[in-house]
Amino acid sequence: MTVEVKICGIRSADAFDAAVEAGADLIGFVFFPPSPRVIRPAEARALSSRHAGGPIRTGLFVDPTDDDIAAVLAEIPLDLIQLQGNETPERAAAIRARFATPVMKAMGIDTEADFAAVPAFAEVVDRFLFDAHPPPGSLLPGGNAQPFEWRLLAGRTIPKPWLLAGGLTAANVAEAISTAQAPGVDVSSGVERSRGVKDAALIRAFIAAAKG
Ligand SMILES: O=C(O)c1ccccc1N[C@@H]1O[C@H](COP(=O)(O)O)[C@@H](O)[C@H]1O
Repeated sequence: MTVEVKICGIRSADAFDAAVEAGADLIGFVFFPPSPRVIRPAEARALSSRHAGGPIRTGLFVDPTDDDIAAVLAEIPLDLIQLQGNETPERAAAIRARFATPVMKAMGIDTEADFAAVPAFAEVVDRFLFDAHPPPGSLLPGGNAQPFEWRLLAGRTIPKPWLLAGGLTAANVAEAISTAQAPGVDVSSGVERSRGVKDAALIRAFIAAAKG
């Protein structure tokens, strides 16, 4: 089975081109101002238009208002809205309906108990992303190069497609996929040469390792 790969936090043409040419299935644009990977919607549109078709264009939001999402969608069409805040199932459903766009809910995982909300979200979202909880004091709810216990996912029935994230690199992604039995992976820090700066060679290496 081919593993899906999402490269998140794209902000440059060389990173976008490398991800597309290496076979990324999803591309993430971060619309969360505190992130070092934040991008203006017009810049995301310019990058996105470099290749017709190709990866699913994902917009990452954290507890967005409707106006936040509308402002982005006015500039760039998105194929998927990633919600990485404290959104409830009701809020996720409202966003999905209002913007007629599929939604991926990101959930922080530390223990078995963190999966308790999966059934309620599964009623209303299209995909899940499982990431580590942020370390204490972090300004970001994700994108912290923080792994979690991959075995918590092994053998678990998740009723929607899902991605594994958190501290993945070309060096550990094959083991992560095998341990978690993950159908897909998502990476940001692990393909950066410095915080917020993507590296085309690391992107190529990550995709090759994940899909190899
Ligand atoms: O990447 C960010 O800056 C970010 C900000 C706010 C919420 C989520 C964010 N990133 C997501 O977290 C995963 C894992 O990141 P990492 O590989 O551990 O650095 C990333 O793929 C994004 O989906």
